[in-house]
Amino acid sequence: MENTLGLEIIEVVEQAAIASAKWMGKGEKNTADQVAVEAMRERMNKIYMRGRIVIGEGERDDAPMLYIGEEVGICTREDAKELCNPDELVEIDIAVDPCEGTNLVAYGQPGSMAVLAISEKGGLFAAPDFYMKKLAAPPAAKGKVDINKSATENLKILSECLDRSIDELVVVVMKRERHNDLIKEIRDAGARVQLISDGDVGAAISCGFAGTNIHALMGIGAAPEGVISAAAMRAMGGHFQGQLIYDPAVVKTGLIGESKEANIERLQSMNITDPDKVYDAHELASGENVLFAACGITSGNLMNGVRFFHGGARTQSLVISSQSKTARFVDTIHMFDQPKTLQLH
Ligand SMILES: O=C(COP(=O)(O)O)[C@@H](O)[C@H](O)[C@H](O)[C@H](O)COP(=O)(O)O
Ligand SMILES: [Mn+2]
Ligand SMILES: [Mn+2]
Repeated sequence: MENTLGLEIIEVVEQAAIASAKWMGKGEKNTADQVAVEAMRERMNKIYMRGRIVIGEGERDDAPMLYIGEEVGICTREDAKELCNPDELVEIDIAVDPCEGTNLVAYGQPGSMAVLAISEKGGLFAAPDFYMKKLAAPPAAKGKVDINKSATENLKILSECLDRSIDELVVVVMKRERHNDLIKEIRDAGARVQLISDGDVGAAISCGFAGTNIHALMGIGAAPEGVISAAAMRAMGGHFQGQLIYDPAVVKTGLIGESKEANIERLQSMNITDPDKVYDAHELASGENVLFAACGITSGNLMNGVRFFHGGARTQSLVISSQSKTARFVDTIHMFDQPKTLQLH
């Protein structure tokens, strides 16, 4: 699956990040999102592949582009057999979040990225637009921490696995009312909490790399972002577990309807018969090969954001491949017209 696709998807996330970064700090989150979607779609449709969006723009907002079920790539055309070789005709599933952290872009804050994950058909869990309780941790703690255990127990396990005392651990939690008890528990156990307003994909992946000073992600974020995070953690061998949250009373945002019962029915209609199942990274990203790519929009723990100079821009991306077992950081200078200089710093 990888071949040239691994290189082409770098350009997909780069183009989305550049488009969105032009709206950095302008206070217009919808525009920052929309331009990223358009740029991602345009670049994807130039790739010789037969892709289908399984996680994209929300099911409920009638998105015109990169909607769930949309086919992308040259090899989805009717005359594909004449244009594409047999490898390129193999169906692949794609999960996208062209602007992960739209608020972060709009307000010029760190940690936003253009992101996607690819696997064979059926290789990514088609998560509903619900919430997900998440636990991410470094590879050393994989299969040892457990989302069914309390935060206190998991911190003890993490401290053993990472050979650090609990007060040397940092846990990222989204700053939401629903997490007040969790935050208190983590602090009472002796660990430190990094609160984020948005962007839990970046936080989850940061757990996979030593040196980010992030040792776990705990709490509830969006389910589609959970699948994308799981794909990255699956490809790099980190720990990720997710459990769907379908009870509106738990999240209190009013974004997932008013009734738990109606949501259970909706899950059943999607063949999710056990709504409380805990999924690990291999179940959320179950394909034989999983490719993950991200490009920083604003700078974060893992990547620099887009830096414009007169006539061009410099981007930093991350591609993680389960097939080649690589996590590749890619630094690119983009020449828009004929820049007088190709600026390094
Ligand atoms: O921060 C996020 C927003 O993503 P996006 O809309 O693509 O900019 C995600 O990382 C979160 O996972 C998630 O969407 C969030 O927790 C759900 O939002 P909220 O209802 O405010 O808790
Ligand atoms: Mn997102
Ligand atoms: Mn988004």
